[in-house]
Amino acid sequence: MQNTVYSTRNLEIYYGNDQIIKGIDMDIDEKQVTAIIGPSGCGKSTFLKTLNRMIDIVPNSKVVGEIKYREQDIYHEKANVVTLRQQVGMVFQKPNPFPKSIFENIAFGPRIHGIKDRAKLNEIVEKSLKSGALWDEVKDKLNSSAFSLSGGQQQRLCIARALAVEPDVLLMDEPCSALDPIATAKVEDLITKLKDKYTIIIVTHNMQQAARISQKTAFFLSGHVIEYGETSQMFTKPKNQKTEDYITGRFG
Ligand SMILES: Nc1ncnc2c1ncn2[C@@H]1O[C@H](COP(=O)(O)OP(=O)(O)OP(=O)(O)O)[C@@H](O)[C@H]1O
Repeated sequence: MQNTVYSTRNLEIYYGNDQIIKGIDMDIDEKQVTAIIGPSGCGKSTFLKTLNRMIDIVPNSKVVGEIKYREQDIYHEKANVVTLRQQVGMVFQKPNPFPKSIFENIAFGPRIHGIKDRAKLNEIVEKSLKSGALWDEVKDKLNSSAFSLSGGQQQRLCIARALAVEPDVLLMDEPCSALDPIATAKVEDLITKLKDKYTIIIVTHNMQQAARISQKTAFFLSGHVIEYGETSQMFTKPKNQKTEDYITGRFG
């Protein structure tokens, strides 16, 4: 029996007067990969950004309904957004390392959280880069610019950076869409390893990727969840005709 990390009830999200998410009830289990699939513009990224309140920075956005993260209402007026974003990290479509060294990219978050001791920071940097499956490739050039890395390495650096503040959940918004097949395979292997320790929620356009790495899949369409269940069942025997049409490439 898995623990529930997120539960949303009657969740609606608006940009100005446009309603993007139209009433989503969804429970997301811990320590597994949940994939969110659906055609462009159906609200996948919007939903994801709501889970750590990154959507707060979008002007005119409005969230209605309930989202509980480990039983806490994250939109409660007393909710602590800084703590939430430490617990729920995010990795974006394009790798976005800071214009700093590899070391400083990883040390940045822990420093903000008050860790100053150099030995402790060294330890966190090594551990995070190992967790990000990047240590062996960068251990001799930690002071080089993060921009000297390949795109795939930069993305693993961004994952390692997210892990450095010891999150509980990782939100990933199409993390492989800017990567070549080899770099994609490395990130997929990494995600598969990380799920033993972290809850991962990933938006992907790549059906094969969802099938390879996720345990649960949610199919979004026009702001609704059409079908949500075990990935193995969804890709072999979808219950809804629209899901079947989407995963067999009839639209999207
Ligand atoms: N900051 C914003 N302000 C206004 N509308 C927005 C904003 N961001 C997204 N939208 C609109 O909200 C809708 C949903 O966008 P969202 O990015 O969540 O979709 P998506 O399913 O992730 O799409 P894609 O697969 O193309 O990334 C789209 O119609 C988009 O144009």
